[in-house]
Amino acid sequence: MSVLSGKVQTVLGLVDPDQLGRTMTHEHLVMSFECSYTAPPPGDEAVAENPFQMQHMHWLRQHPYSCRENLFLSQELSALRDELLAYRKAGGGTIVENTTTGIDRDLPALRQLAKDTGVHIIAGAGYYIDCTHTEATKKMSVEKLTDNIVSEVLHGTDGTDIRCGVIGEIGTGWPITESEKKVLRATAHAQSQLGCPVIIHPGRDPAAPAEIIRILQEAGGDISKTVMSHLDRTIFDEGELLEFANMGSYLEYDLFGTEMLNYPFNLKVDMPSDSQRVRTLAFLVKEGYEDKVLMAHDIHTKNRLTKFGGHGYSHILKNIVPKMLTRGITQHQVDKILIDNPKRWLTFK
Ligand SMILES: CCC(=O)NCCS(=O)(=O)O
Repeated sequence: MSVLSGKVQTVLGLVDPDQLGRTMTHEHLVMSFECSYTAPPPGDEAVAENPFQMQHMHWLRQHPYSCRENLFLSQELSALRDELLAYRKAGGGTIVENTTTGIDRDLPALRQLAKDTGVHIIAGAGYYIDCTHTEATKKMSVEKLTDNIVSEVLHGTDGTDIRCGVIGEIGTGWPITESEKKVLRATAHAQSQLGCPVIIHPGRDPAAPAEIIRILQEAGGDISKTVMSHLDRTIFDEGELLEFANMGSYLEYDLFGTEMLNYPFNLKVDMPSDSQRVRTLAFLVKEGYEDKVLMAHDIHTKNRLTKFGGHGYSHILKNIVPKMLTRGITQHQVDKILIDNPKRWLTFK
């Protein structure tokens, strides 16, 4: 039995799982998303250069990745402090910060935010998608990648003594590249050593989540302690969703607050609205998956902060939960989704 057993590891140290309270299992506080910059539509270049004005807010919501300045959440520490204080006031307790190697994780900043606000922050170990892997990372063996991930959890990360409490978000695209497959296998090996929670970013194809689970399973991963993120933009068919749910991972709907007409990373996808997300959650609860569902906003651009007219980190607690209660999801089930399921997932075995 390890010292981590039965505990949750935050950036300020180990805590008892009962201390977490309401938890958003997939957010970012300090990161850069420059790897996903997408050129603006022809003719919109001037707007992209001068984004944070009232008359451009709708444009920014529709084209968040087409404005470089919007991609540096790391520049907004003061606004993030205010966001976290508001999140606590709205009844939030914990945030899982999913920034991994490749998108500018900043552990000292996370520790300071946790100290300043009293929100429990849990940091993520491991690697984001292939295009952010360095040449050195791509050359690493699965064993070396495993050692690196284990060390980020046991000893500290990025030259600090601040330890990660989950592995992920582990990034994969579609098709999954060889480098991403190695990272997935290393994730499973590290998880079987540590008994820790894992969280995965799948590629944008309905077949991606199941393929990832198969790779993790073959490498000895614990699927019952694994979260599949971003299902809101990945699996749309109810039959396919139930088939995937049967594989046993947590099912995360984590793009609450994101409503856009053209999803630039896969134009075939119609990004759902928040109302459609709530409907899918009600469906999963009705089908018996209330112990598997998780929710978050996955904030990763500036325009989603309240400072810039966005919904902020309290949107689910303030706006989505009341809507869930009008759509057949009980308060007891909401508490399972926001408190009990995250607590079970985040507790080391
Ligand atoms: C780093 C943030 C991230 O990967 N978010 C996922 C966005 S999306 O793929 O669901 O559009």
